[in-house]
Amino acid sequence: MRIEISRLTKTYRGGVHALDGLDLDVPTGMYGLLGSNGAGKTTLMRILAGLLSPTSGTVRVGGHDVATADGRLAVQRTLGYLPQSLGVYPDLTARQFLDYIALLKGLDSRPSRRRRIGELLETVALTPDADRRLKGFSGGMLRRVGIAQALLADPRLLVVDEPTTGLDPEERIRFRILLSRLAGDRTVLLSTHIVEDVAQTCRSLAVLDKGRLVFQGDVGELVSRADRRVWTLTTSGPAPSEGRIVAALPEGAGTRYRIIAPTAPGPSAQPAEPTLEDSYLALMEPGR
Ligand SMILES: Nc1ncnc2c1ncn2[C@@H]1O[C@H](COP(=O)(O)OP(=O)(O)OP(=O)(O)O)[C@@H](O)[C@H]1O
Repeated sequence: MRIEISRLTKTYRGGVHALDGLDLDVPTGMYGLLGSNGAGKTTLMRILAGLLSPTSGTVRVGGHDVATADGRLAVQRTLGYLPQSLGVYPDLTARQFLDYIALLKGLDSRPSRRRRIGELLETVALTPDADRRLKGFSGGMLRRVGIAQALLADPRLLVVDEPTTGLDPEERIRFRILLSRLAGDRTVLLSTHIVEDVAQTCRSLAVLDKGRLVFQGDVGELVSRADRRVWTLTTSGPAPSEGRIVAALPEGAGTRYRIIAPTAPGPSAQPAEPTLEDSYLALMEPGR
């Protein structure tokens, strides 16, 4: 399911340009949308989900234009959305909550609802907890309930907004693996400010900054842009003043710095292999 976005802008009342002339093409598979807080990710997700109207520009999902009522309806039928914070009813069990959402989504037949919810609880590894009340669930378990509700209508496009924020490392890894599995035959658009989530799950990504696209392409291409721009330097003297320090590790009597800089930040600086995080930070540097 392809997403084609052209010259998309969204200006909120008050004049905030949350999206500013965005052109983006998202292919089938797992796709990362990376950007710092306020970059415009949630605004884009909400426009895709048909919950917010753009100020101008076009958005097509699987060929359907979300600006038209028919297009929006067609997109909503093929899209599952997990918002940043999903409201749940804490006194319902996971199974009851999913049944309630399924009813809202128009899945009228009780036997097929029961079957689908059983399958989804299995998919998100919550079968043993299905009849426990949601108020006892951890953040990671609630996120998995969120994915199950987004999958109820078997969408071709799954849009997930910052799903791993606040999860412990085990839950985060489990959640990433779940998303990668789900991307097998559908498009999963993962919006996040956590670079490692994208590094571990996506081959392609887009980077947003203040409503503008600053990169779109392969993860490897972004990483290679930081070649010869990442350095390590060990010193027992003052911190290096050139470049941007991204890590500082005590080493012997001194400190080992990791620095992003266009040229070696000192005579003893050694070039280092860039990670996606280095490359993302290099991209965000002023005057990149
Ligand atoms: N309803 C609104 N009214 C006015 N301004 C808004 C509204 N929603 C978002 N904004 C502003 O639009 C910009 C983009 O916000 P958005 O939530 O889309 O970014 P984001 O990348 O998802 O960030 P975060 O990770 O913090 O949610 C921000 O400057 C934000 O303050």
